[in-house]
Amino acid sequence: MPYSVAVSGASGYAGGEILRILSAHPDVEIRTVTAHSNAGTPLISQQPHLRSLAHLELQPTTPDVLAGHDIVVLALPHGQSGQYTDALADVPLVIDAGADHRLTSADAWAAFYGGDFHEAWTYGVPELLVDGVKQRERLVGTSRIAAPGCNASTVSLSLAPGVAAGVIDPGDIVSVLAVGPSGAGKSLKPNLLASEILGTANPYAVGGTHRHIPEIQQALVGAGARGDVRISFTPVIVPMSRGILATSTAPIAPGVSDTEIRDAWEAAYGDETFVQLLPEGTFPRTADVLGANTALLGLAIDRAANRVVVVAAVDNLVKGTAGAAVQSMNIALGLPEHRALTVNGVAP
Ligand SMILES: NC(=O)C1=CN([C@@H]2O[C@H](COP(=O)(O)OP(=O)(O)OC[C@H]3O[C@@H](n4cnc5c(N)ncnc54)[C@H](OP(=O)(O)O)[C@@H]3O)[C@@H](O)[C@H]2O)C=CC1
Ligand SMILES: CC(=O)N[C@@H](CCC(=O)OP(=O)(O)O)C(=O)O
Repeated sequence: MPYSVAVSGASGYAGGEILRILSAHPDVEIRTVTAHSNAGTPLISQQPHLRSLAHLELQPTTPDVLAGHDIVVLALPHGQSGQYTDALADVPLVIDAGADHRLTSADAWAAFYGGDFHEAWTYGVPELLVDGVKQRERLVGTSRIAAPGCNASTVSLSLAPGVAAGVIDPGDIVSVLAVGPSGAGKSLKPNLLASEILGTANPYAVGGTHRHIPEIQQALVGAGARGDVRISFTPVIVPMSRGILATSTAPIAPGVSDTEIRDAWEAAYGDETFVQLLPEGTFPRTADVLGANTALLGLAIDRAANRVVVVAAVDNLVKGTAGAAVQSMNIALGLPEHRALTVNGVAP
């Protein structure tokens, strides 16, 4: 018997991508899709690319509609998921694509989000190093998963190996990210109109204000950071609908050799399918991960600047959200981790 699934926020970008991936998953049946302003319309009118789901109609997002499924995925705006937690207590597996259950610190939540704080769930980044093991060990059998922020998981995966091995200094991280506007969701925002973003690159949330900063700090502390994690984080919207190209740098720890540095990343990801370190001297492009559940990393050691440089490419809607959610779901349920997920991108 397949697992029955309800996906809320199904008219949005994250919900749509979860449905695209789950529609190819042999162990689940997509039974219910819900939305807000678009409730009552056919799913396919909002997601015309999801041809195999043409029979589904968007229902209102209420606890009653979501209850009674084996799996519920919440892909709602920040601050909206928490209200369903109690009502979904009997649902065996709930996955939140939003930020409501990511942070362990109520102070960090108050500083970067505001509103009611909700407890942290198991973080949905299986390859992340945590206390010397991988996060996937914690995902086995879990009943509540918080899928990551796309920028946050890209930077955390980029730097966790170096932090865990003590070969970089986590007190002086600089990350600059080229990001596509689909990361901001589908609702109308004047600053994201095509006329505002085509032919230009727009920085936003500059100067320590981006909401993913505490999420990265939490991940790198978990990876074993010695001392404070300080990060200067600057995202820049560029005219590609999906994708993140994150360039993260940090000082090389004293006395560490080039071999020890590269070995840290090789050891962390050498056996991984969905997080891959490229050969020395090569760096990823966003097209290589488009539609794929892959994070591709390129590593350089800049001795003149005394910094390690990691360039990471991720599809924000796949490895950055929906793919991470499905990969984590597979682990939680004891299914093959790669099921319904691909490592191949869509290029050119
Ligand atoms: N886009 C991305 O790359 C990533 C997104 N996420 C997270 O996923 C979540 C969804 O984001 P995204 O898909 O981009 O956003 P969208 O704006 O594209 O979609 C939002 C969805 O939520 C529904 N919705 C809006 N308001 C409410 C409400 N008050 N109650 C119930 N449903 C509501 C909308 O329904 P309707 O259309 O009917 O109004 C729509 O289905 C967010 O928390 C986001 O931060 C996480 C990582 C990456
Ligand atoms: C272009 C753009 O705005 N991108 C979003 C990424 C959103 C994301 O990763 O999801 P959460 O909002 O759930 O954390 C941002 O930078 O906030």
